[in-house]
Amino acid sequence: MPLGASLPACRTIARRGRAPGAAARNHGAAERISCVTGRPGGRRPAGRKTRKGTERPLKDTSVDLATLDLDRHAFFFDFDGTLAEFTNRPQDASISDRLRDDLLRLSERTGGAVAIISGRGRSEINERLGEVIPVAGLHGVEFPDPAESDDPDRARRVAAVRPLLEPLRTLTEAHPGSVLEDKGEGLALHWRAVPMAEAAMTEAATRALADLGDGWIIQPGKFVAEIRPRGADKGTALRRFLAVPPFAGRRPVAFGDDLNDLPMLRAAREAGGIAVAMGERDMPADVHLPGPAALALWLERRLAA
Ligand SMILES: O=P(O)(O)OC[C@H]1O[C@H](O[C@H]2O[C@H](CO)[C@@H](O)[C@H](O)[C@H]2O)[C@H](O)[C@@H](O)[C@@H]1O
Repeated sequence: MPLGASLPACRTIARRGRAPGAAARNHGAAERISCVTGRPGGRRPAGRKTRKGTERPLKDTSVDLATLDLDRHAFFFDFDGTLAEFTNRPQDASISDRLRDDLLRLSERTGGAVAIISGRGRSEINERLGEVIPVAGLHGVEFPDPAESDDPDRARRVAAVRPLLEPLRTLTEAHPGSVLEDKGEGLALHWRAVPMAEAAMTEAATRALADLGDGWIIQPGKFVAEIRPRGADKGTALRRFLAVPPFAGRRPVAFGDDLNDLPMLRAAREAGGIAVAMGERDMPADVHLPGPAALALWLERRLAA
């Protein structure tokens, strides 16, 4: 079956949003915790309700990633921090040719049941992966749907963000090492390389949000303050994929590392699937992996088995 056979061809488009000061600061600290498989930390709830209302404990010891049946599962990957190691500048993030080839092989082996669900714009992922795997972008706001290209709201949202860019660019110039990411229907202020700029960046994002008014939210993330359209999230995107072939009828396995991934991990579990958290013990999940290198190794071995 061709890749994403029943989904429209992967196309392009672009960008997106932020993080509150204290939350982002704590999140950055948590990011440095290295962990292997095991139980999430005690601060999170111990279980999630499934659609049927039953409780399933977080950390499912019966889950063995090494033997997942490729005929019965669908795979959903976040990009930064999951497939790609973090870099100080968002434009520098990439994955190896080997991992890209393995994702393609996974897609072939699952009849196309592999998708990327990213906070980045779809075009950013398509440029890096070669438009061979369906991509939902902008934290779920962008979906590979033909109707999307006629969406008048997109042009309106892109236009609303334009006036914010110049003053925010001036701000980042005043904090060398910080980055303004123009995401089309949103923007992101990054301070990974210059942690002392966090307060200035988050304050600026809060002001920008106030200028935009309703319909926008601040998306918490790692060393980033993002502003993006309100509405869809990564959980919405996972459910949309699961509703259509070749994903429909399969058990979802979702991999993510950040706060924007929580709705996706939750949606996977609610659909009877598996949540895999990268890096952090306090992300609620069935399984934890230390980071992108471990994920790449798992995939390599699973395909070789
Ligand atoms: O959902 P994702 O695919 O993980 O995208 C989330 C955000 O990732 C990017 O920012 C993060 O990665 C950067 C590059 O490694 C890093 O510098 C930054 O600190 C991270 O927050 C991306 O730039 C954002 O647009 C995505 O929303």
